[in-house]
Amino acid sequence: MANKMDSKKIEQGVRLILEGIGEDIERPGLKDTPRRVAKMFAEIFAGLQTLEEDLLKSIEGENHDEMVLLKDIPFYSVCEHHLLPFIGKAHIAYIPSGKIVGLSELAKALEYLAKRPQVQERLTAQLADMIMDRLKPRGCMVVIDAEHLCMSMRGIKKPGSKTVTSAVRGIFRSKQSTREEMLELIKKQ
Ligand SMILES: Nc1nc2c(ncn2[C@@H]2O[C@H](COP(=O)(O)OP(=O)(O)OP(=O)(O)O)[C@@H](O)[C@H]2O)c(=O)[nH]1
Ligand SMILES: [Zn+2]
Repeated sequence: MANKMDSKKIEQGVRLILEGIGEDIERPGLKDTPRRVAKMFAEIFAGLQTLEEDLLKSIEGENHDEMVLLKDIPFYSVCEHHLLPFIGKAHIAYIPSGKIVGLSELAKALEYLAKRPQVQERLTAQLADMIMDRLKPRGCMVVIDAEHLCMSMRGIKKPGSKTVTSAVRGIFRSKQSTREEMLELIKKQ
């Protein structure tokens, strides 16, 4: 069930953080910041407000049993350890068993899971599990490639480093050639 976002609480929190870092929350540039941040959080954490039942609705009457791959889907998520963005591309493949979905539905499912405090491994696995659960395909594979700003702009400071995660289900797990086909297709321009 989706939670209700409490923008007043977010505003109070932002005010406290600004005070905490020693800022003057009354100066003109910051006066509206708590309100703006609350509005932004509603957008970047919108996945918490979305109902999973509304996603990945299948298209009736289409019989396709070959691989479908939606690749190079850009996304933004937020690392739950530091609340800094991680940014990258996702590649989603599945082999239908009767049910196919509109392609935008795959990207919407990614958005739903990315727009919340996340960990890249969990995002990858949850997306694969959701596709398996909702579409009951013969298999699916999700590969995500992202840069974490908590690794780039602070801490270990390794800008440009990429984290690649994959989740492999069904026939993609049991059949190496299917997995390889997906990886080859991802590489192609
Ligand atoms: N596995 C995984 N780790 C992540 C992800 N995002 C951030 N991290 C890591 O989470 C860890 C959090 O480490 P902590 O030691 O609790 O916090 P910290 O002292 O701020 O960590 P540093 O980033 O190492 O300075 C760090 O190693 C981050 O690089 C992610 O999506 N997956
Ligand atoms: Zn982080």
